[in-house]
Amino acid sequence: MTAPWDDWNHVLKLDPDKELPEGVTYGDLCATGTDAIEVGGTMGITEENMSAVIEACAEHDVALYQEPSNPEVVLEDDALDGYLIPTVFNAGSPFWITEAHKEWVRLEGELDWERTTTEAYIVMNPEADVAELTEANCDLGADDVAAYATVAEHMFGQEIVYVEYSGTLGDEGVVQAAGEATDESTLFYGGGIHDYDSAYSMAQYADVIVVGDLAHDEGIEAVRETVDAANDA
Ligand SMILES: CC(C)=CCC/C(C)=C/CC/C(C)=C/CC/C(C)=C/COP(=O)(O)OP(=O)(O)O
Ligand SMILES: O=P(O)(O)OC[C@@H](O)CO
Ligand SMILES: [Mg+2]
Repeated sequence: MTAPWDDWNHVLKLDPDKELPEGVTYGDLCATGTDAIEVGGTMGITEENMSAVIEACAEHDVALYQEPSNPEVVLEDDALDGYLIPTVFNAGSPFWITEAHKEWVRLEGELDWERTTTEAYIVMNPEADVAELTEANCDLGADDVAAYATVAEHMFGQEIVYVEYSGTLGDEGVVQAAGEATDESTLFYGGGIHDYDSAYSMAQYADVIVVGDLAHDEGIEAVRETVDAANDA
C-alpha cells in the first residue's frame, strides 16, 4: 500500500502561533512547490489560530495536514487531507507516548482512522519547546536513534519516523543512521533548515525534510531554495 508521503520530499510546517513575514501570504507559501503543508506547533496552539491557518491554506492546491499538539485542538475539517499525530518515543512521560492518545480516543469514541496516521518522533534538541514539554531524553547517540527508528518500524509498525531537531540543524551522522535503519517507514527530518545547503545535507539521508521557522522568519525565496534542494537530493 502506498501512502501520500511515499512521494514527498518536502513539507512546510506552519505554526499558527507565529506571524508571517511582511508581505507574505499563506497562498504564497502554499505555492512554493512544497509537497504538503503541516499545521502545528508546540506552544500557544488554539482551535482558533489552527482553524485560521487551515482555512487560509484550504483555498490552495496543496496537500494539507493538521499536526495537533493535544486532543483539544483537533479540527474536524473536510479541507484536511489528514491528521499526523505525534507520539514521542523518547519522551520522559508516557503521557506523550500513548496516554494523550488514549484520552483522545476515550473522549471521542470513533475517530477518522482513514485519515489518521502517527508520526514516531525522536526529539533531539533539548532546547526546543517540544523537548521541554515532553521531558524528552535527548542524550542519544546515532546508535540510539537508529535503534529507536528500528523499533518504530519493526515493532510498532510506524509509517513515519521523525527525527526532530526543531530550532537547530541536527547531526548529519544521526540522520544518516536513522536513514540506514529505516526501510519501510518514511523518514522525516526537521530542524534548523535555513538554505539550500542545509536542506540538501539532510535530504541526502531523510526521505522528507520539514521546514518550519524559515517560513515565518524569512519568506518565500528561502523556502523555495529548500524545496529545490529536497528535490535535487
Ligand atoms: C493525541 C493527540 C491528538 C495529540 C498528542 C500529540 C503529542 C504526543 C504531542 C507531543 C509532541 C508535540 C508537542 C508535537 C507538536 C509538533 C511539534 C514538534 C512542533 C514543533 O515544536 P517546536 O518548534 O519545539 O515549538 P514551537 O515552534 O511551537 O516553539
Ligand atoms: O522550525 P524548524 O527548526 O525548521 O523545525 C521544523 C520542524 O521539524 C519543527 O517541528
Ligand atoms: Mg518551531
